[in-house]
Amino acid sequence: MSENLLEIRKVSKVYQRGLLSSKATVALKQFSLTLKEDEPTILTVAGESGSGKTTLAMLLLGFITATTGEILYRGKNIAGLVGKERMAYRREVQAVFQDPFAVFNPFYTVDHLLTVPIRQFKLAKSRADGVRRMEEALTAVGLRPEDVLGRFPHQLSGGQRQRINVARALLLKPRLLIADEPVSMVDASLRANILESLRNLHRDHGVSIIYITHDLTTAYHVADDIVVLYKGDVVEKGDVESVIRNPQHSYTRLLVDSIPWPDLNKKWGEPLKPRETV
Ligand SMILES: Nc1ncnc2c1ncn2[C@@H]1O[C@H](COP(=O)(O)OP(=O)(O)OP(=O)(O)O)[C@@H](O)[C@H]1O
Repeated sequence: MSENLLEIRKVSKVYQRGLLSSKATVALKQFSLTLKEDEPTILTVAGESGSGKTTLAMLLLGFITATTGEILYRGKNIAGLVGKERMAYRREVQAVFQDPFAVFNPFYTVDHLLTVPIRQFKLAKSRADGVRRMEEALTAVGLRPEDVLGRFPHQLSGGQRQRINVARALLLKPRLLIADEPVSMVDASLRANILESLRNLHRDHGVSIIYITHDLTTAYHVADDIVVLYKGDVVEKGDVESVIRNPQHSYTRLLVDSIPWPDLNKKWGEPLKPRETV
């Protein structure tokens, strides 16, 4: 029987509004999800602003704790991980966020951004091995190492910066990547490129991806399955093709109707192509 890589069991998150207030926001309600170890997948979590998407990402990364329920990684509750297991979790579960600038320190070059995790997680046997890994990761996301190494963040385009983030995640050979609106701040012309890097990561390295977005067009082109969140509740889930082409819930229908590219077969102005070639 295949093992679970990730199991989210009835997780809820309630935010209290200050010590003296009795008001609370239920950001996520009884959310459950299972990802199998040997069946890497790309799952979209979709929903409009405030539906609980980022809360889910924060919970998975251990930045906040669940009010009720539990998150198991390889069968262990992430809240109780210590020592080597905690280190492994931090390496194997990586994130790419919306703002490709936010994670860059403007005073350090790309090389520095990539060497820090190599050192921190003792990934390389030697300096040369470190450089080789760096170059490999950059090439895997479609960047030429000589174009970006030695440069400072402001000397790169938004698309390059975001691909460097994906390369950084790739360096660590993660099992799970949490991508929270990774393309919402880059030009439409670069979106396909970055999404392709994510799909390649999945296809070539067996990485499971939780792709968080409000944009069903990119979700459709990138994901296998989809979960639709509305005010913290899952209103619909299933394979992306059927959910988007034949939405059952009125809220999903509303989201589908707001897709700016009504023809799902056409992406970013290109002629019709099968989904696999995103
Ligand atoms: N730290 C916090 N304290 C109080 N309420 C919060 C906090 N973080 C989020 N919320 C509330 O929880 C709900 C879910 O927020 P969340 O950020 O998860 O939504 P989202 O779907 O990611 O939205 P967006 O797409 O705008 O980022 C919202 O009503 C939000 O106002």
